[in-house]
Amino acid sequence: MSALYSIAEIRQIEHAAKAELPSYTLMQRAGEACARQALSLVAGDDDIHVLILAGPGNNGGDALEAAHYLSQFELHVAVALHADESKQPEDARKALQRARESEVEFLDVADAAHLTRQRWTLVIDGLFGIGQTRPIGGKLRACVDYVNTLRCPVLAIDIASGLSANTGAIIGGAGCVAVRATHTLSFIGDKPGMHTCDGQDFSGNVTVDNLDIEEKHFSAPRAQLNELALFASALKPRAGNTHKGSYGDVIVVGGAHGMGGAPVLAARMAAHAGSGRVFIAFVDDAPAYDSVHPELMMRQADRVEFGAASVVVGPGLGTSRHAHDVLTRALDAHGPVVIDADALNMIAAEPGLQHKLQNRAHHASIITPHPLEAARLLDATTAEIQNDRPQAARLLARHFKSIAILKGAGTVIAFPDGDIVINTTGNPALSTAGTGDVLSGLCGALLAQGWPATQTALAAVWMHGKAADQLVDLGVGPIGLTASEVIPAVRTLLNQIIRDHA
Ligand SMILES: NC(=O)C1=CN([C@@H]2O[C@H](COP(=O)(O)OP(=O)(O)OC[C@H]3O[C@@H](n4cnc5c(N)ncnc54)[C@H](OP(=O)(O)O)[C@@H]3O)[C@@H](O)[C@H]2O)[C@@H](O)CC1
Ligand SMILES: [K+]
Repeated sequence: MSALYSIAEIRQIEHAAKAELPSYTLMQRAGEACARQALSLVAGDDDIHVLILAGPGNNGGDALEAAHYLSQFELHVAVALHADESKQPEDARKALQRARESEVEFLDVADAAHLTRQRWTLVIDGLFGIGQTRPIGGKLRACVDYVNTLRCPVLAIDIASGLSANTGAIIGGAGCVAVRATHTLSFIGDKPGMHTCDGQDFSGNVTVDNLDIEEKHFSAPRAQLNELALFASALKPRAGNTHKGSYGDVIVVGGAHGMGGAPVLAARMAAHAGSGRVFIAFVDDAPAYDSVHPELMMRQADRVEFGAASVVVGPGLGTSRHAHDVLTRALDAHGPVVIDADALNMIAAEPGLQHKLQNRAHHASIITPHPLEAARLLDATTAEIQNDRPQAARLLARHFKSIAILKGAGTVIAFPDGDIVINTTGNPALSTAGTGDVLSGLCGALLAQGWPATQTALAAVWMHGKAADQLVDLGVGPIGLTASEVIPAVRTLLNQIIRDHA
């Protein structure tokens, strides 16, 4: 399991471990681990110049300790220090003393000419870690801007300075800065902020060193990274003696005038992910058939009985009276329901529909908002949602008694009990119309085949992203990937993982 720990949880683990260790032990381990990774990053280079940014707290202490270790090798180490020595924590002060006694050059962090005169082989960012409380400003901002222009590797200690370890948002929001690291060496445990929102862009390649802290100090995590092992129990090869009725029905509800493509994409995905029969219930006039996939069955929404089918409601639904009526019936249905797009917008606007969703608790419900839809559901702004995606997803799941899939970079899947899983697959090729419809269709198909809702949400998000990653590897994207192309790639992937892991 790839556990993710909040800042508060990391502090607790650190506190418990420090109580049983001689002082300064953890910082020495952190500094040494950082120095080792730094050496591996510059291996093979000659005339090596390492710039180490060291801030006022223990993150700066780790950096100074790393400077001391590195100074013992054949390389030039320069430290740009930003700290008031009289206010440094005890361990960091000790690390500063050790660095001062080593072959380390100290630079003035405010002196741009000093920083820029050298061609750096590597930058180590130890300005701020999990103790950063406010945006990076003043002379430090200029320093961060300079580092972000460099082409050399940038190794962040614990977390890229300026990035929130809890949320992955840049501290201070729009207009504020963070170090854009190529590598992050994180201590004690992995953190949600490195995997969602701006986290991936600013953390680069993440490795975790637990500083040899004993297992007993680690609490059960409330967050983890998505991986195949989390849904492998639902991967089952097909039995021979089966028929289309064995694999369930999906009914996609949507398709108002001018938006007929959205439910078609969801339905095509449902068929390609193994649902026995797939219907599209159009709120406006239904076409006779899909000429590319005539196996899909077209119906008028007002004449459809949902029964125990898996219902995907929302793609291209619109917000007409007609759409509202069919959504009301879908929320009353006894099968699993996946709710997306305009269905979410209507729920956001009407308490009566919210109650219906909350009262479905004994039937599976998955909601799949993007940040704007999430903002409407939580009566917030999109910026507020993006500023704390893990918390927003938790609120959605708890409030609507549903599994919430908050889409975007580092999709967050939240459960009503407060646990979250952050997805690791996917890329900006998916930032295009229709990919959300494909995701909802995929959820619907797995539910129709009897998958539990938890594994459905995890697998659908993971496969959707992974299929897009595989397509990008083949040159189909990131620019110009279409939602339709994701569909057969997901089918191939699903068959492959069932073959390899079931
Ligand atoms: N203790 C240990 O054994 C271990 C510690 N470890 C390491 O410690 C790190 C956490 O250390 P930390 O708690 O000292 O916080 P850190 O991130 O260094 O910053 C706090 C300082 O920054 C200041 N400050 C904040 N924002 C600012 C701003 N915008 N501009 C200017 N100043 C600002 C803030 O000032 P204040 O808010 O108090 O006024 C305070 O002085 C952790 O990430 C890991 O690297 C690990 O190695 C494990 C072992
Ligand atoms: K840092």
